[in-house]
Amino acid sequence: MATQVKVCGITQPGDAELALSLGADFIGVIIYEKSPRAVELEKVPELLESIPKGKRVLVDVAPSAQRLESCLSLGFDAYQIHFDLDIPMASIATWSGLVGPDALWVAPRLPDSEPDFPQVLMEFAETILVDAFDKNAYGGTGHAGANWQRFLDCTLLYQHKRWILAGGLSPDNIREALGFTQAEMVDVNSGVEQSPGVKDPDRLKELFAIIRQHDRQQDDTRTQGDS
Ligand SMILES: O=C(O)c1ccccc1NCC(=O)[C@H](O)[C@H](O)COP(=O)(O)O
Repeated sequence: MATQVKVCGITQPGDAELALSLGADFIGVIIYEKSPRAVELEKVPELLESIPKGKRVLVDVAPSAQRLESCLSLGFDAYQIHFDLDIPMASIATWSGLVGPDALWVAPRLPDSEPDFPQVLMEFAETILVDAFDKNAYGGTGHAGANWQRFLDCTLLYQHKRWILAGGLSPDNIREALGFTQAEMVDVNSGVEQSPGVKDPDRLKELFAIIRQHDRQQDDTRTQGDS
């Protein structure tokens, strides 16, 4: 089974095309204005021309209902929303109502000290992104590792959801991350960049090569188990 890969923080068509040619399943476009990878709303339609339908993920931080509603006509397939846990549940319910639970990808900012994953979120979204924690940033932190155990626990506890492992994944740690978590889907951003918003072709290629090698090893192990 092929590990699904989302490449996030894409700001230019060439990077989207390279990621897609390597096998990216999803491309993330960040519209959060404070992100160094933010794409202005007026420039989104042109960028989306380089990303096929079915693979377009909008990334934002706790948008108002009006803002999210105004994004619905842009042509995204999924909406990855980062937020703090003290946000009113009504906001999450509103996002879910606007885009639907199948298209809502929730990315709660969870301090490492928070022992349990907030079960209440399950009601609103089918896809959940477990990211690294940083008190000064919502995503694209480049921090790796601390959340792997949480991710593994969540996937075992809530097997009916789609879980995405994120946070500082790169060619340097993706093999270990996949081995530890058995993630079926990963999200990469700063670990394959030259600078914020500009991807590094060599690191992207290396990342995909390692992921596909992991996939082949998994398939071989399964086949041996069947025989
Ligand atoms: O990248 C940003 O600047 C960003 C800002 C605000 C919300 C989300 C953001 N990025 C989301 C992602 O790139 C990924 O989903 C995830 O955070 C992993 O990023 P990284 O640790 O850089 O691999």
